[in-house]
Amino acid sequence: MLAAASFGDWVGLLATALFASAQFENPAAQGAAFGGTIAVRLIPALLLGPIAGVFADRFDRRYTMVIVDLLRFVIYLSIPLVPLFGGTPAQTVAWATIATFIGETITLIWIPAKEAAVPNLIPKSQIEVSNQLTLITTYGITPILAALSLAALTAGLQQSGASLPDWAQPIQLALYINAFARLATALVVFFGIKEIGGKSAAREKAAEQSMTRQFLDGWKFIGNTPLVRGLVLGIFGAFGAGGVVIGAAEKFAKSLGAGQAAFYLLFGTIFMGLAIGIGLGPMIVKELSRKRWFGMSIMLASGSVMFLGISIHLSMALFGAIMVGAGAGMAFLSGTTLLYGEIADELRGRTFAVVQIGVRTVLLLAITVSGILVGLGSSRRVDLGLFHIDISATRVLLVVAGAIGIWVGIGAFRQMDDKPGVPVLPDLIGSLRGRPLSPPESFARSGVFVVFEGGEGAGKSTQVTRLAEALKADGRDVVVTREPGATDIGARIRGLVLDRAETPSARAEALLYAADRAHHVATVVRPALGRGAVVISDRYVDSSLAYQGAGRTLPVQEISWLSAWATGGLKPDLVVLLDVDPGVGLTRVDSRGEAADRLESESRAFHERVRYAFLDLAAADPKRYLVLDAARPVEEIAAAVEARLSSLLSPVPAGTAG
Ligand SMILES: Nc1ncnc2c1ncn2[C@@H]1O[C@H](COP(=O)(O)OP(=O)(O)OP(=O)(O)O)[C@@H](O)[C@H]1O
Ligand SMILES: Cc1cn([C@H]2C[C@H](O)[C@@H](COP(=O)(O)O)O2)c(=O)[nH]c1=O
Repeated sequence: MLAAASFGDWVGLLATALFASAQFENPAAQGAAFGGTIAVRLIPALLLGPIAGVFADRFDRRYTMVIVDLLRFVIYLSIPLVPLFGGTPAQTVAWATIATFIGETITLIWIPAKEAAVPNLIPKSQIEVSNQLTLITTYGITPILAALSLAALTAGLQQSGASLPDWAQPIQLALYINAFARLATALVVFFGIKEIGGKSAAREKAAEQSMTRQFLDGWKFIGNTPLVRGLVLGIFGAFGAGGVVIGAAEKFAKSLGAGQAAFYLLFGTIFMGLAIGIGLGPMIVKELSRKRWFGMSIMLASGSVMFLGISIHLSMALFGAIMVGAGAGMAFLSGTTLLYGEIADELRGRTFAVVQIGVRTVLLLAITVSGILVGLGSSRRVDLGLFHIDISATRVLLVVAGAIGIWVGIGAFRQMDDKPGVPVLPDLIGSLRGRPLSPPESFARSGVFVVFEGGEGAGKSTQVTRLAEALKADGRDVVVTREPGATDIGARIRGLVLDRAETPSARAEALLYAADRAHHVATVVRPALGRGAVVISDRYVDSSLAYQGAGRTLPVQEISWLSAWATGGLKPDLVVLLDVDPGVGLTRVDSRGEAADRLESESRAFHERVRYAFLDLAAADPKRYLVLDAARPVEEIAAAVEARLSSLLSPVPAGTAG
C-alpha cells in the first residue's frame, strides 16, 4: 500500500513539474514552471505543518487517511482535465500549482496520521526492518521506478510514432496514475487496515483538551524530552547537510574540473549511498546501540560533507558522496526507528508533524541558501607542489556545513547516549563484531577499589599486606582479596588453572579466569564497595588482558569485552602497577622454594609480552594508574602507594583510628 502511495507521489511530483513546464515554449518559462511547482510543495509544510500533527493525534487515523486520500484523488485528477476543458496554458499551470498546493497541504495531515499509526501494527522488534523496507521503497525504488516509467512511456511513444489523443499523452497518463494511486490507498486503508482505526484511552483523554492545548503540549513534549530533542535536531542536521550538498553540487562538480555529467554522477552516488546506509546499515553495525548509531551516523554524514569540500579529484568526491548518502541513510533509518519505538501513541502524530515540517524547511533553506552562497566570491588557486586546489565559496561552504553537522551529531549523541561511561570506539568495534560493550551496572558505590598488578614476583602480595595494615591502623574498613581464588568457587577455579597436570585451551583458560572474576566481583567486591570499604585486590582485569591477551595472544578486545561483561563494567579507582623485569621476578618466586605453577612455568618471551602489555595499559590511562619500579625497596614503594591513595580516600572520622 505504501509502495503504491509512494509511487503515485513520485510520479505525481515529476509529472506535475513536467506537465507545467511543457505548457511553455520559452526555456526560461519552462524552468520557472518546473521549479515553481516543486517549490510550491514545500510551502504548505510551513503553514499547516504545526497543526497537522494535532489532527493525527486527535481524530481517528483511519478516517483521516481515507478522507485525505479521497480529496487528493479528486484534486490530482482535476489537473490534467483543465486543458481538456479548454483551459489556456497559463490557466492550466495556475491550476496545477494551486492543486499541488492544496494536495500537499492535506498530505501534511496524512503523513503524521500514517506515521503514528504504523507502529501500532508492527511488533517493536520488527520496526527497524519495516522502516528499512518503507524507506528503501519510498526513496530508492519508487522514485527510480517513477522516472523510468515516465521515460519509457515517452520514449516508447516516440519510437512507435503512434499519435495519442491529448488526454492520453504520457504525462497525462502519469497524472491519472497519481490520482488513482490515491483512490487505491483510500480503499485499502478503509477496507483492509481496520486495525488502525479507533483511539487508545490515552488519546481519548488527550482529545478532551482543546486543540490549542494539545498543540502546545506537543511542542512542550518535544522541547523537554532529551531523546526526542536529540532525534529531531539530529534529523534536521542530517537533512541540512544533505541540502547543502544538493545546493552546492553543480558548482562543486565544476570546481573539480568535471562537467554536468559529474554533477549527475555525484547526485546518483549520494542516493546509492543512501540505499546502502538504509539497506545494509543494520547488518554492518549489528548490535550497536541505536541511540549511539544515530549520533554517529550524523557525524559520518557531516564528516563526509567536509571530506567532499577538500576533495581534489572526482574519485575522492564520489567516495565522499557515497559516505554522505550512507551516513544520512543510517541517520534517517535509526532516527525514524527510534521515533517509532520510543514515543507514546498519543504524542506520535505531533512529533512526526514537527519532524516533517522541520525537514522540509531545513532542506528548502539549505538548498536555497547554499545555492546563493556558492555563487559568491571568486575561487582562488592554491599550488601545493604536486597538485593544486581551487579554494572556492563552494568548498568553504561544504567544510563549514560539515563542521556544523559534526557539532550537531555530537550534541545528538550526548543528549541521547544510553551507555554513558562506555568508551565509544571499543563499543563500536565490539558491536561491529557482534559484541557490544555493556554500560556499567549501576550500584551505590561509596568505597574505594584499589588493584595491584604486575608480573610474577613483582611484590604485589607484599604491598597489598602493607597497605591493608596501614589503612586498618587508620581505622578504615578494609577488604583484602585476590584473583583468582578469593571465594570457594574461585579457589576451585584457581586449582584448575594453575595445576600443571592440566592444560586448558587458551580460550577455556580465559573463561575460567572470567568466571572466577564474575563471582568474585558479585559476592566480594561489590558488596564491600557498597558498604564503603576500601577493597584491595591482588590482580584484576588487567591480568587477563596481559596474560591471556598478550601472553596467550588471544584478541585483547575480546578479553576486554569478556571481563567487562563478567564485572558488569566495574573499574578500579586506582591500579598500582609494580613493573618488574621477568628475570628478577621469577628469581624472587624461585627463592620461595615452592614448585612453579603452570603460568609461572611459561617461557621468558611469554612473561616479556605480559610485562609490556601491563605498561601499555598504564600508558593508555595514566590518571588511573600508578606505575612503580618493583626493584625499589619495599618501604619506598609502600610510601608512594599511600601518598597516591590519600587523594582518593575521604578523611577518617575522628576517634576511629586503631
Ligand atoms: N621490593 C622488593 N624488593 C625485593 N624483594 C621483594 C620486594 N617485594 C617483594 N619482594 C620479595 O619477592 C618475593 C615475591 O613477593 P610477593 O609474593 O609479594 O610477589 P607477588 O607479586 O605477589 O608474587 P606472585 O606473582 O607470585 O603472586 C617475596 O619473597 C618477597 O619478599
Ligand atoms: C587474575 C589472573 C591471573 N592470571 C595468572 C597470573 C598468575 O600467574 C596466576 C595467579 O597467581 P598469583 O598468585 O597472582 O601469582 O594467574 C592470569 O593469567 N589471568 C588472570 O586474569
